[in-house]
Parts: sequence; C-alpha cells; structure tokens
Amino acid sequence: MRGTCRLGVERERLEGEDTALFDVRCPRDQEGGPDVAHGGWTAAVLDECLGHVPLLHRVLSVTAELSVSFVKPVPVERPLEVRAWVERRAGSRWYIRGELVLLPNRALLAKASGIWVQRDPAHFDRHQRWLAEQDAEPGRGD
Ligand SMILES: CCCCCCCCCCCCCC(=O)SCCNC(=O)CCNC(=O)[C@H](O)C(C)(C)COP(=O)(O)OP(=O)(O)OC[C@H]1O[C@@H](n2cnc3c(N)ncnc32)[C@H](O)[C@@H]1OP(=O)(O)O
Repeated sequence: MRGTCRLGVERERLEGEDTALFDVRCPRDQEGGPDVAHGGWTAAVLDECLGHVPLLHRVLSVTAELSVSFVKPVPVERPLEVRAWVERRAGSRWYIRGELVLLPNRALLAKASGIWVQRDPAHFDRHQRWLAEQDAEPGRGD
C-alpha cells in the first residue's frame, strides 16, 4: 500500500502474518527541539502504525492503552522505519508491540506496546449518541 499521511507514514506492508513494516519520515513541522521530533509525534506515529496491524487484518479497532519508551531523540526528515507485531490476542483485545528505528542501521529510537480493542462499525455512531446525551445533560459526566 502506498500513500502519504500528515504524520509522515509513506508506505506500509505486511511481513508474514503478524508483522507490519512502515516507511516513515518525521515532517519538519512536527519538530519539538532543534532538528528532532516532538515526543507527541513519536507517540502518535507509533499509535498509528501499531493500530494499523488489526486494520491490515480487516479488523476495526481503537487504542485502549499505549506505552511509549523514548530511547533516543528522533531526527526530522530522515528515513525511519516502524516495525509492529502482534504479541498475542485475547478475546477482542490485540496486544501489539512496535519499534521505531533510524535507517539504514536500524538504531533503536523508540519502542511501544499497547492494547487495541476490536470494535464494530457502529462504534463512532454510539459515541455521537453519547456526546448528544452529554450535551443534553450538562454536569452528569458518565
Ligand atoms: C472502529 C469502527 C470504525 C469505523 C470507521 C473506520 C475508520 C478507520 C479506523 C479508524 C481507527 C481510529 C483509531 C483511533 O484513532 S482510536 C483513538 C484513541 N482511542 C479511543 O478513542 C478509544 C476510547 N476508548 C473507548 O472507546 C473504550 O474505552 C474502549 C472501546 C477501549 C473500551 O470500551 P468498553 O470498556 O466499553 O468495551 P467493552 O466493555 O466492550 O470491552 C471490550 C474489551 O476491551 C477490554 N478493555 C477495555 N478497556 C481496556 C483497557 N483500557 N485496557 C485493556 N483492555 C481493555 C475489555 O476487557 C474487553 O475485553 P474482552 O473481554 O472483550 O476481551
């Protein structure tokens, strides 16, 4: 699959059954320090890539938990790669891990693990109904 996204994911592909590879480049406008990515970009791109693993299996899911280790500063506008793989599945939960590396040497920059929960296509419609209830009853909070 080819394309671009605002996070700088340029290409994604499955490698075997349970691993996906993503060509990534941090856009200059995601800079958080001189020539390095904002940590929010690193977390977002790992969320995006790890969350695509169920999608590549035609399963819709949302992120329930995400943990990120920032190992090294991430340079902007350099070729990077994310490798994401399924650690295990339990019920509707997908436990997924991933790493962000600097090409060509594959030096580790960040790693992540998280839980994605399978949803049906009505997920966002239910959310809109919940939001309308919130608007109808300000102060309720549940
Ligand atoms: C998705 C449909 C999309 C359609 C359009 C396509 C667009 C393209 C795709 C776009 C993609 C965009 C993607 C994005 O941008 S995702 C954006 C960031 N994430 C979110 O917005 C998620 C917000 N949270 C929720 O919606 C709910 O809290 C969820 C859905 C996560 C759980 O809600 P709820 O609690 O009501 O669900 P349930 O009671 O039925 O439990 C279900 C299962 O989940 C397990 N569990 C729950 N919480 C946790 C947790 N924290 N850790 C571990 N596990 C947890 C639970 O044990 C159970 O497991 P099992 O017993 O079944 O095994």
